[in-house]
Amino acid sequence: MSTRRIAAQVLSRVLDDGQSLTTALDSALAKLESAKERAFVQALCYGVCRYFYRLDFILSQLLDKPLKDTDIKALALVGLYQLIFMRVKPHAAISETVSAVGKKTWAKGLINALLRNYLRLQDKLDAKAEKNLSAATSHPDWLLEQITHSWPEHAPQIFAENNLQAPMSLRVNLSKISRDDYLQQLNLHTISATIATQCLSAITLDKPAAVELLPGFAEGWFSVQDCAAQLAAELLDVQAGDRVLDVCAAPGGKTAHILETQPDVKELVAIDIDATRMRRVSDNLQRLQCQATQIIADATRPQDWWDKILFERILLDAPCSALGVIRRHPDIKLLRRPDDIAALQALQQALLQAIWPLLAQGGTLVYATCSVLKQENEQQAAAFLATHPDAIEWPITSAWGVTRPVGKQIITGDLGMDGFYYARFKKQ
Ligand SMILES: C[S@@+](CC[C@H](N)C(=O)[O-])C[C@H]1O[C@@H](n2cnc3c(N)ncnc32)[C@H](O)[C@@H]1O
Repeated sequence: MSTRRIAAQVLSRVLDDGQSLTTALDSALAKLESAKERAFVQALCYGVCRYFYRLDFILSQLLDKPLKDTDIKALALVGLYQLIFMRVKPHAAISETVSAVGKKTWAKGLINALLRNYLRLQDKLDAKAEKNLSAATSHPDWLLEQITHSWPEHAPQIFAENNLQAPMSLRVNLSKISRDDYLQQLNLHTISATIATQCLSAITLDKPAAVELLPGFAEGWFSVQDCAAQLAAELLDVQAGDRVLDVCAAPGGKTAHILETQPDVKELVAIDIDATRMRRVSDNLQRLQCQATQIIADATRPQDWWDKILFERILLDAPCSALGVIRRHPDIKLLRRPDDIAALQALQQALLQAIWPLLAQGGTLVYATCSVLKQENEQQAAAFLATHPDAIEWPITSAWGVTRPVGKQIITGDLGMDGFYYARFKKQ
């Protein structure tokens, strides 16, 4: 089947069924044997999601009435994406996209006319898109409002960063190899990379690469993880002999990092509500040769799973809107709904309230999200402090991030990092 048709089918699943791009793409790519074809389908799907609001605006200018057939609409967007953002020759982009229509032959003339009209009116349409903020930044209106409300000065940076491809960063497993030695290994394999000085274990590759092509993946020398996410384990400051609780742990990136940094914990308990995601924790720990007690349960109900033994350290990597990682998952712009934010806020606060009693006196809790919205971040932390007199903030004094009344915010793209928020509390 034509690669363009496969891409359109994947995009239909995202647009119509609300499937995540990763899920929809994984099953489609598995059927393609050629690496070149897989890369092309992936580039089309990511590109259309990234620039959906711009492409959709232009499409609406080319049509008298909206296209009801999602497959054909997705194909039209795939066609426009090639003409605007890819180096495919226009005549090839148009003819291949028209052939990808398949059995819906009624749409051939339509796709052909749409794409040719775009080329004819390109300058005028592009200028019109630039004047419409949603089209110019490729974000839905509600998201523009939310982000601007949280970060009026930083909003243009966030919108621009959200449309870029994130760098590929590695977390070196310091229990197996030092960061300098791993950098040397990369150099020996002629892979250019630099040390990310804001974290102790991070290396950022100059160009993304398949993990199997990097030295020591099977041996557990490294994992792929953004630098911002690598700060969680450092902030938690786990000591030998601590009992540690990792709440909302799946797929286990931070669980493994804690164990790599402090292998002499008394016990690490990793809990998550999602059994499928929890299986990935097991896989990750196995590759990295680390061990944790795994519990599949609702963390807001400790009465169902807690053994009444307190923890010296708790990491709450809360479920959130993930608006700080849009550059990695551009489909978030299509799938997230305004109502999701309030529901997530309620869950975040419920988790904080439920977990706090499990922390020992003198213990530390780190609250983290990969969101840039204040209502999921500093406002949650402030509300928690206001209702918990036994909690005090342990300020984060790092050079990275923007210091907030409570906690620190990393704005998407700062030092090349994902958008993240951290607050750290001690129990007195
Ligand atoms: C941000 S992700 C965690 C990422 C993980 N800490 C890591 O570093 O790989 C949030 C997780 O919260 C889990 N979750 C959501 N609601 C939960 C609940 N009530 N109890 C436990 N886990 C929950 C989700 O299944 C999801 O895996």
